[in-house]
Amino acid sequence: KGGNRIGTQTDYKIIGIEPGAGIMAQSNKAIKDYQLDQWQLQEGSSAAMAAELKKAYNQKKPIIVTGWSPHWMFSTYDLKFLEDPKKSFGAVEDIHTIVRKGLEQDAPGAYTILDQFSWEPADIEKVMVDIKDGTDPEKAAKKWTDANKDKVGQWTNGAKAGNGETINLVYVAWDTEIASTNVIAKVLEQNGFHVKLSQVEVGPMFAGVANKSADGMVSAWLPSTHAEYYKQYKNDFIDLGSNLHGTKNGLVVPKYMDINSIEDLK
Ligand SMILES: C[SH](C)CC(=O)O
Repeated sequence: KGGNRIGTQTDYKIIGIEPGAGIMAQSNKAIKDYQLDQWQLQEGSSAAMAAELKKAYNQKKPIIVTGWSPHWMFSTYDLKFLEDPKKSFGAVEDIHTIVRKGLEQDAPGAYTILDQFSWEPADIEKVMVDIKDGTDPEKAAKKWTDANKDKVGQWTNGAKAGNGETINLVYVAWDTEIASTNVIAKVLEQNGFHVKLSQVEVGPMFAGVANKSADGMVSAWLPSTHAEYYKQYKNDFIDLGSNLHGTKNGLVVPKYMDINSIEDLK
């Protein structure tokens, strides 16, 4: 048996992202669940994965990436998720907002805005596409908040204006999180707070809010993607709940590839 046809075309490589990302653990689980013994998950970064996807797609070459929605890749390329009958990637999830203990006392207005932050996949995708097309994340955030004053008004409703207090937000350089963190930072700034953004890896993101070196983050993918980190720190921070419903993780391929399920990789 000459192995798997797609495997030989892709050198049995799945193009992943940062090693600590939950989607990488889910991908390794899929490799085990579907007994993809010849396959290997390539570690890298979200940016490197996007570059490899662009290159392969432009040459109509086979490629399999760890993909998630919402993401600009689905409006830029004709892609599909491989079916995941064994549910290695979990189900449709939420992104939660998490803040440090004590924030409500120290900066009640910022706490209220973070607590009321909530938007749709279509909203975040607009910001992500602008950033992908070269707009500075802060400018893309301002463009979106200017165009969505009603939704932003729901977030700031009843919030006590800041008086220049600094709010430290942490995030990981995933396209979704660059977009969401810059948008909520813009709204906090428009309401009297000074916001400092720190790009970190996923473990330090959770640890930073738990040890109070950061005030908050809007990037917790739950219940399964970040389950390990959440379990480790959940007693040390405040989970304000979902700010976006409808995320999905999986293995993503261009539609020109004639496979439809992870099972087809065996
Ligand atoms: C790649 S998703 C943005 C988050 C994660 O997988 O940890």
